[in-house]
Amino acid sequence: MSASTSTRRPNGSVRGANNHNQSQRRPVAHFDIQNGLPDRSRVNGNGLDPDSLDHSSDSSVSSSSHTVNGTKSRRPNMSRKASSPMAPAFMVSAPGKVIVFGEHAVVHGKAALAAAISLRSYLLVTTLSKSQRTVTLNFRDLGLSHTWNIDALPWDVFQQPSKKKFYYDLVTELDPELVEAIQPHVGVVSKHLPEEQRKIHIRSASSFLYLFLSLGSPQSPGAIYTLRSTIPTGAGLGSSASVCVCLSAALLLQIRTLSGPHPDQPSEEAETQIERINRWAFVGELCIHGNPSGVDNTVSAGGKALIFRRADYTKPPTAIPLPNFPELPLLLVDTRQSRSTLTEVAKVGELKKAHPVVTESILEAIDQVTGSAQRLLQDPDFVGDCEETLEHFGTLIRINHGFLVSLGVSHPRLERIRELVDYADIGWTKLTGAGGGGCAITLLRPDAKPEVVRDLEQKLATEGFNKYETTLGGDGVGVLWPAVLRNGSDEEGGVEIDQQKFENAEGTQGIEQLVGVGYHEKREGWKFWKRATQ
Ligand SMILES: Nc1ncnc2c1ncn2[C@@H]1O[C@H](COP(=O)(O)OP(=O)(O)O)[C@@H](O)[C@H]1O
Ligand SMILES: C[C@@](O)(CCOP(=O)(O)O)CC(=O)O
Repeated sequence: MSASTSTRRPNGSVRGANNHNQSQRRPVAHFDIQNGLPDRSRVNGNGLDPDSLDHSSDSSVSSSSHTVNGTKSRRPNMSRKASSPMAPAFMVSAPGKVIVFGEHAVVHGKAALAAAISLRSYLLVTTLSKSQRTVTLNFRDLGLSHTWNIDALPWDVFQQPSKKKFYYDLVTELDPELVEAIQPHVGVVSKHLPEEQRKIHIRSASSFLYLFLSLGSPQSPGAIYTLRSTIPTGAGLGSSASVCVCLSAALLLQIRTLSGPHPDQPSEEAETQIERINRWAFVGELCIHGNPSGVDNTVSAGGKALIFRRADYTKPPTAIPLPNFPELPLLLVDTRQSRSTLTEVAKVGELKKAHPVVTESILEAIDQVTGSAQRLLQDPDFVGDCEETLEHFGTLIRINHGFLVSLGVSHPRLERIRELVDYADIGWTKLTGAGGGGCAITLLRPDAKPEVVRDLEQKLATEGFNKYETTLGGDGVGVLWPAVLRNGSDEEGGVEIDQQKFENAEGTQGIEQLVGVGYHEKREGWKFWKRATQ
């Protein structure tokens, strides 16, 4: 984890960014999630502002009838309630992504084109009773479960006026003093595990604690955060970003600083919420990856497809939605070769140090590839599913992969996939994500014969590769509040999601059947913030 503090103020260069002016900056945000959450709180980014609670119009706040100047009126009962009601369990979900063009180059200020996929992470948040002062991180897929005593966490460091962040702040670097303060609390995680596995747990725990302490307050309620994901970990499909988007959204919801999502929410307002979630997800990514570009969390938060660029790391990135992004016939194949994004990104950094001019020209060429794809997609005469478009995209995919090989981030297993596809002559292949293992995407030729594709898939399976079924361009972060599903049946009031069942759901199918956002089954309840131009 890196570097120095910065609490930069939003300067608005992200499309749809939250342009707070000074007067908006202080406290106040209304939380008005539909379907259950009271629109009653005023917050200061540290959590609930206690002065506002009992003055609200929420029906759960008691009121009394009394006489003023001879007229009977109702006014809020000013006596403070002994305790606020426990929030119901709720869920958030965020997608993984594929980078179609521009990985690695994007870390060095170039553009990337990325799209959300239908594989997703799901986070169930269960609030504990007031007397239970613990917070549990239950990352079931990783075998990580750890409970901290909330009152023993280093709030004093995180709450110092010079350190305290607000929910709308733009944080682009981790604060070394804050990182230091959480070390004793992450250092106790999964001590029994081998070093490699423990590293993963420690990074996950750091990411959670940094966000929890930045967004929460010593008065934060006890809670259990249980995460399940259908995105393979470390395969280049943005699993870490989707986890960070879930954590950020859940914590911001808990401190009541988000409005919506609801179907008739104005798109600019939805953009503001997406941007807010995205900013804190990036902070989570900083804890896991050290030097992320932010493309993964930006796609995961807003969904669909976009062109992303972060030319200046001290400023927000630009993200241009691509509403015309076509449904490409893609084959997504996992090498099952594990790798770390952090290591692969560092490799390119080293190459750039050793061969600055050559490396920069490769990165620049990748930028040209992404630019060519962008121009094609933004052409008013663009037709998504024609042969010419696929040929154009395919050629760019092949070129982009070649550049990634030159940067040294491919792997023999990735090259084997490319070789098998090239022999079958049915499409164009590139690695996606950080490389060094992980996944490859193949854009299939329109005339690829189904039996040849089947034959290839068979070969890939025989050689130990994994194929994923996914669709591109899905929704971004979504909320299910409360964590109750109707499943299109007549069940009275729906079925509450059971913590145990969620933990024990088997594989992608099990998770999707239980809580999925509805790609493969009829499902009500999930709601999504939608970007402006989609
Ligand atoms: N199912 C999961 N549950 C909890 N954390 C996860 C899960 N999947 C991924 N992560 C987090 O993401 C990290 C993997 O990130 P990374 O190596 O960049 O892979 P990817 O390319 O999929 O993002 C893990 O170390 C962990 O912190
Ligand atoms: C290599 C990179 O461009 C994409 C990494 O994607 P993933 O972590 O492999 O899903 C890094 C980044 O953009 O932060």
